[in-house]
Amino acid sequence: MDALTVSPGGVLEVRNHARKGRSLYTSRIVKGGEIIIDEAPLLLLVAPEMAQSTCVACLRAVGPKERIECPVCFQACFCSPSCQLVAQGTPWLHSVPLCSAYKQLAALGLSTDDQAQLRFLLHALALRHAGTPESKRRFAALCSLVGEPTEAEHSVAARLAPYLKATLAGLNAVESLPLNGEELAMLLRKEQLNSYGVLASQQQVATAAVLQIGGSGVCGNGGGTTCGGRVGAGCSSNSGGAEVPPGEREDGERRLRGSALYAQASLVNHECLPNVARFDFFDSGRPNSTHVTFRALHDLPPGTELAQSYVPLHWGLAERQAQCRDVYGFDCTCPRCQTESQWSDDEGEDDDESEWETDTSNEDLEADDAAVTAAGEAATGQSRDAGASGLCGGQEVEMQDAQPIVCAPPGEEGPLEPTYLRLFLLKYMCAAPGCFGTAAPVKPGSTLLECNVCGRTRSEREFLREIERSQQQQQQMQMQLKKRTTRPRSVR
Ligand SMILES: C[S@@+](CC[C@H](N)C(=O)[O-])C[C@H]1O[C@@H](n2cnc3c(N)ncnc32)[C@H](O)[C@@H]1O
Repeated sequence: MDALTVSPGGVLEVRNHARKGRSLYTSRIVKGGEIIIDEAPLLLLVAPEMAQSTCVACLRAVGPKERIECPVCFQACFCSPSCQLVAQGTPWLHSVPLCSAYKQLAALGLSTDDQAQLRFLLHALALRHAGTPESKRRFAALCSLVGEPTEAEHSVAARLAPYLKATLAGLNAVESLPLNGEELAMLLRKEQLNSYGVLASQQQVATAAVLQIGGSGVCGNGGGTTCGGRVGAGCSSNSGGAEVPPGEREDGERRLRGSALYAQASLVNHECLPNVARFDFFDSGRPNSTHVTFRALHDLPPGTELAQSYVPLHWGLAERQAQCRDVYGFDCTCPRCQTESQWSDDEGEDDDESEWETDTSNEDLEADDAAVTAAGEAATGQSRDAGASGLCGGQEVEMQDAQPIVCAPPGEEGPLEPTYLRLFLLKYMCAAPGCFGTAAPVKPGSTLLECNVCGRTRSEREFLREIERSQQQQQQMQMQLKKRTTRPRSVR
C-alpha cells in the first residue's frame, strides 16, 4: 500500500484501506502516551442551546459573570475581549454577516436541531464566501472529508434551504453562494460523519438542568469519537474530575456544548478496541486550547493503523453496531465485535441450564483466571519466573521484569482471546464510576493513565488492584458454578 500523504512530522501516513477508505498509519515506532496528532480546527460550532455559555471563538465554557454577550444579535457570547475581537474579525467565526444571519435565524422560531444544522451551513458557506487564501484552504479541506449524502440529508437540505436563503440576506451574497440542494446535502453529510462533539462543562450541565434546557445537543452516552458531532461522535473533554462526569445527563447521554471539525483527525477510523484516545483542552486557558490531540494507548509498531472508538468503550455489541451502521454507515466487523458476537450466541444458549453444568465452563474460567493472574504478576514484575511468557491477546508475549502490561491487539483477523479483551477494558476504560472515558498514558514511558473524559489518573498499582477485584469476582462466580454443578441432577 503506497502512502497517499505523509504528515509533516513524518509520524503518520495516509493510506487507503480496502474496507474503510482513507486511514492513518504509523510510519515509525510510536510509544504509548506519545501525542501523534495535535491539530487546529477547520471549524468550531456552538450548540444553539449553549450559545449563552460557550465562547463562539474558542468554545470555552463561560460563566454568567465573565461572558460578553454579542451586543448585536444576542445569540452568541465571547469569553474575553480578545476572543470578541478575533470572532468579529474572522469571517467564519462571528463577523458582521454571520452575526446578522444568527439574528435572522433566531427570529424564525425553529427547533434547536434545525438551528444547529443551519448554523453549520452558514459557517461553511461563510468559509466559502470569504475568499481569502485561509478560508479557501479551510473550505477545500472541509470538502475533502468523506461523506456522500444519503436520502436523509437530501430531504433535510430541501427543507432547510428556504430558511437558509432568508438568513443569508445578511451575507449580501445569496446569488454567489451554492444553494443547490446537492451541495447542502453534501455539507450536512460531511458534518455528520466527521465532526467531533465537545462535551459541556459541569457548570453548563448544571445550569442547563436548572433552566431545563432541552434540545438535541447530546451524544449517545458520550461516545463518539470523531464523528457525528450532534449525535455520536467523540465526545471527550478534560473539563475536570468529578463524581458525575462532565456533560452527563440523567438519561446517560452527555450534553454537548458544540462541535469541531478537523482535517487530519477526521481520517482516524473506528475499532471497538482503539489504540489512540482523543484529548481536548477547550477550558484549559492554555495556548492552542482548540487543538485536538490524540495519544497512543500503548506502543505501536510502524505500519499500525490508528483506531479510535466512535462509541464509548462500555457499550454492548448491539448498541455499538447500531451506532456504526446508523450514524456512520458501516458494519463493524472488528475483532472485538467478532469475539462478542460469539459470546452472544453462547449466551443465547445459556437459557438452557445444562450449558452451565458442564465441566468445560469451569475449565474455561480457570484458564482465564490463570491468564489474568499471569498478566497481573507480569505487570508488577512479581512473576515467580521473571522473563517468562504470559498469555495476552491469545499470543505468547515476553513478560519482562516490572513492565506494565502492554496488550497490543493481535491484528485484524479473527476473534480475540476473552482474557485479552477483559484486560484491555480494565486497563483502558476509566474506572471512575459512570465515566466510561478512555485512559491513555500521560506521557511516553509513563505508567500513569489519564482519562480523556473526567481527567482522573490511575497508577499501575491501582490497575493491579482492579485485576485483583476482577479475579475475586471470577472466583465467586466459579464457586457458585461449582455449587451448581455438584447438585444432583434429580433435584433440578
Ligand atoms: C471520520 S471518517 C474516517 C476517514 C474515512 N475513512 C475517509 O476516507 O475519510 C468515518 C468514515 O470512515 C469509514 N470507517 C471508519 N471506520 C470504519 C470501520 N471500522 N469499518 C468500515 N468503515 C469505517 C466509514 O465510512 C465512516 O463513515
